[in-house]
Amino acid sequence: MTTAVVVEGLHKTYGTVRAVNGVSFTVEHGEIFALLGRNGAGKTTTMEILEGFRARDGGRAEVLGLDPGDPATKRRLSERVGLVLQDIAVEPYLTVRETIARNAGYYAAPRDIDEVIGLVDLVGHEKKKVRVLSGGQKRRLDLALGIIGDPDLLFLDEPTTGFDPNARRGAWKLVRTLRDAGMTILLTTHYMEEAQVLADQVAVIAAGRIVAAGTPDTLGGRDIARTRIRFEPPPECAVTDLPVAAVPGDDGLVTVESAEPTEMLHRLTEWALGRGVALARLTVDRPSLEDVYLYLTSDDQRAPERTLERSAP
Ligand SMILES: Nc1ncnc2c1ncn2[C@@H]1O[C@H](COP(=O)(O)OP(=O)(O)OP(=O)(O)O)[C@@H](O)[C@H]1O
Repeated sequence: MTTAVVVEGLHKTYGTVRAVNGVSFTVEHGEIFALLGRNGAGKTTTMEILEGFRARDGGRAEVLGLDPGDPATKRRLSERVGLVLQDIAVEPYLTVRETIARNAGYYAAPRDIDEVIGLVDLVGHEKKKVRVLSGGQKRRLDLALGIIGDPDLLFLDEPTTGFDPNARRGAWKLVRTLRDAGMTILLTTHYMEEAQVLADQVAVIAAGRIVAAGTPDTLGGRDIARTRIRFEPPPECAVTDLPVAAVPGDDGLVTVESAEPTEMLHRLTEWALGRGVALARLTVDRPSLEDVYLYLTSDDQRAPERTLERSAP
């Protein structure tokens, strides 16, 4: 794999707002890279600099070997890049097919129009005017317009917002298919499940800085974080009666965190079986990507590198 996108010490300020404050990351060819962060964290600004829509104030940006800020290579780059932005203006009185066909005309070697209609699951809607499409159908049309030029690199800005769960899974399948066929994909999303399912690499941006980066499974030390055991204490049993230290929650469950979950579970279940009681609603899990994300983007966003409490000594 070679590098498709290089970002090094990127800076962008709007007046007094430091929207992007020294962001660095790389995206390898053929991988799905997700940029995560709260509203206003700096994701769109970073994407727009890479898409060539916004000038940077400092740092280096390289997209498919070209500087996205260089007007001399803008056209060459736009031929190889697909965009699915948050707001795409399309002509409301054209049909789905006409809209895709019109965009296909902008490229030297576009994909087949019917193939793209099939890929984004708009078969049967080809003759509908854009203005009557539902929000999710419109977003699928946006996706079609992003891939009609058969790009090497696809930018997806919150691609599945407004999708129903079935359509979202369909879009995930499409994105993976595109990646498997060699396309590089850089996406932003507020859905952690989307990042977990799709991304090969993720980076979390907070107040214009990357606060953590890695695979969805290892982000912020998630893979070595303590295991959480949760259950409902048996009736008439106080938290202090339990054989291990547990923290009660608002939902009637108690939580036990452990670096040795096998031993901890054994102690708990042995205790429960010995008394003939059940540990109702028992679950054992590691922090989810969403847990880690919420921790990393909590209000105190100043810590440059953050990790969860680790199970390692
Ligand atoms: N054109 C602009 N002029 C002034 N400030 C801007 C402009 N665009 C963005 N900002 C500010 O820059 C910061 C970063 O915004 P940006 O849109 O990059 O965040 P984001 O992570 O994409 O947010 P969201 O998830 O809401 O799309 C915010 O404080 C925002 O208000």
